[in-house]
Amino acid sequence: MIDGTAGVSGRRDADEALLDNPQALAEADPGGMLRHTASAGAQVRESAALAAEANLAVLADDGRPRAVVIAGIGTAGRTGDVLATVAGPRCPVPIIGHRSAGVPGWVGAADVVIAVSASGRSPEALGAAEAAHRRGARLVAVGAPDSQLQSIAEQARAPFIPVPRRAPARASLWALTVPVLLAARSLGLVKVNEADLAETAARLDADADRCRSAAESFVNPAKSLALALAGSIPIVWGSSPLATVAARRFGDTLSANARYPVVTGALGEAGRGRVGLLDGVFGGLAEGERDIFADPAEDDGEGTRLRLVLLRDGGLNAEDDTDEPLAVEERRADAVQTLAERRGVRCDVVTAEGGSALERLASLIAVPDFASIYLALAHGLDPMAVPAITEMKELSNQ
Ligand SMILES: O=P(O)(O)OC[C@H]1O[C@](O)(CO)[C@@H](O)[C@@H]1O
Repeated sequence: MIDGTAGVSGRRDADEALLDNPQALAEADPGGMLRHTASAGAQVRESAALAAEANLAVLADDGRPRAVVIAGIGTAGRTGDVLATVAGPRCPVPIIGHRSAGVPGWVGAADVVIAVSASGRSPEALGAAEAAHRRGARLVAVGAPDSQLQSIAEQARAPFIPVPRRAPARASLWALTVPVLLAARSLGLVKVNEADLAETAARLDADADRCRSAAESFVNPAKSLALALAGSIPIVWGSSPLATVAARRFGDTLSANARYPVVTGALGEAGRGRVGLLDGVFGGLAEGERDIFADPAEDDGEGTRLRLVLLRDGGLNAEDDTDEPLAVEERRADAVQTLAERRGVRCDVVTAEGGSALERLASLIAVPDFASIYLALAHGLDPMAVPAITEMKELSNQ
């Protein structure tokens, strides 16, 4: 183990054997990030029940809004990306994520603001909720019970959906997302129904079971993905807008849990620029000079390589529900796999499964979520404690 600066210790090389030792895994994860992540399915059910108790129907009283703004930062902000992709390109109303305090200048009485904060106290969500109230916009708030966010919602007589606190916020993606989707459903903007929620929860449960700590690496997709990524610079591209939301989420968890640098984005966009990475010193050039007889244990870091993770939507979208013809997305995904293969850059593919957009998204998020935690644990890092975030808050006085 290396004692790093700022009180974080870990090991440079991933310990493969540790991943197949459930007791060692439990000891390396004192905060229970694996357990929290395994609660994703339960979070969907619990949040759906809590949202049903809030009076979301009032949102529809003033009819269809001009725009919906999802205000929040970090994981809370990702819920806006999920809503936008589940609503799809045919959504009649713009859905806009806002990640800084306050709301965009144009927001007024014709709009809806959904303020989201796991702790119920991020300046971004609080500032947005206050601004929305001041400007007469319809407000919904989602976050920790008995928080400042709840007080603002109460003052504004706005619906508030309490999300039981799980630290850290990134372990609450599903608990935060479901109320946002159900608020949008009340406004007639998404078609998520009870069966979609139940199937999504069941999918998350099944993936949590496949990724459980007792399942060994060769049958555990999250452990094998973690080991594949160990020591590399991951590039995560999504084949469709929905898969790109999952790609960005993987970027969040790889950075915060495993402390890995990562490039994420939409394959459509990457194909016109960033795909050039595959040719550079971490891509094709490095692979070209790889000594196949070298001892990987003696790798001094100079051999750092890119590793491509392709999240494929699986071509299950209804044709009229997509921005682009599915065939184009599929061809592009095949093309980047060929490109990577030609350059010797290794590529892992996760393919979406399930019927509804929400379930497909869940199927692209679940395994990578676990993989980011296993990767942290293999490096001896506590996936829960991120002193840099706390220090950043202190230094920037937030
Ligand atoms: O959801 P909250 O509590 O508003 O926090 C927003 C973000 O801020 C952080 O706590 C970091 O400061 C993230 O972990 C989180 O996603």
